[in-house]
Amino acid sequence: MPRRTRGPVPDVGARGPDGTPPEVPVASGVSPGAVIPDGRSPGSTTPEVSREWATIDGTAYRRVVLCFLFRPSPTGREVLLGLKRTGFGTGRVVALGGKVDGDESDLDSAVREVEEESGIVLPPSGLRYAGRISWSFPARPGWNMQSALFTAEAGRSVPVPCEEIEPRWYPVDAIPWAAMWKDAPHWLPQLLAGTRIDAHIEMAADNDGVARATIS
Ligand SMILES: Nc1[nH]c(=O)nc2c1ncn2[C@H]1C[C@H](O)[C@@H](COP(=O)(O)OP(=O)(O)OP(=O)(O)O)O1
Repeated sequence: MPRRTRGPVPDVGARGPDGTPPEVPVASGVSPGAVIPDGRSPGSTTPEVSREWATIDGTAYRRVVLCFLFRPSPTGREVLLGLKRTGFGTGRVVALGGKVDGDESDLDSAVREVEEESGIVLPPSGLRYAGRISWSFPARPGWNMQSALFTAEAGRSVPVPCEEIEPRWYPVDAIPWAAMWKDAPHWLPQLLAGTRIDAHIEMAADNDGVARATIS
């Protein structure tokens, strides 16, 4: 996401390979006993920052959102994805989305991210909750993320590229799997079929492949 202004700004270090994100400090607001990624000490923070993190099985995950926009086409349906140009996942085709800011809700975050990354303004009532997914990076726990998933109909809205992402419509039966994260084929087909999902992906030691995928 292009904007990150509210609450204490994490101490961001150098970006990793392929533009992967800086190591993000974990706030002290995570649940008691949570594993602090990379063994850092929590430091001081505010309740807003603590709400940017979720705790799953004692481990901290950065809260993010993804929103999949759809439109009809003469040959079926299309979904809006985009080439990530900056930040986490640079060079990959991804859905619109990003980090939850401060104390905003998942829904508000999704509406904001869609507008920031495509210029498309959705009414909150137009978004449908589509489930939840978490990604753990055992070799880099500071990258653990948990995402609420949303879908929405875009109607005739025309996406506008921004610095971070170049949005593009894809037929739902012609998803560019090879350009996406390697875990996408494990869970995205279910979402595209309209079935709510609850997924956990454990990334491999190279932070690229999939060690384990649990989808329900
Ligand atoms: N393994 C994975 N597979 C996938 O499909 N999406 C993933 C993923 N791991 C993370 N993501 C998504 C979730 C989230 O929407 C996004 C990362 O958030 P952002 O786009 O906000 O990151 P950035 O580093 O660009 O953010 P800023 O630096 O704050 O602008 O990557």
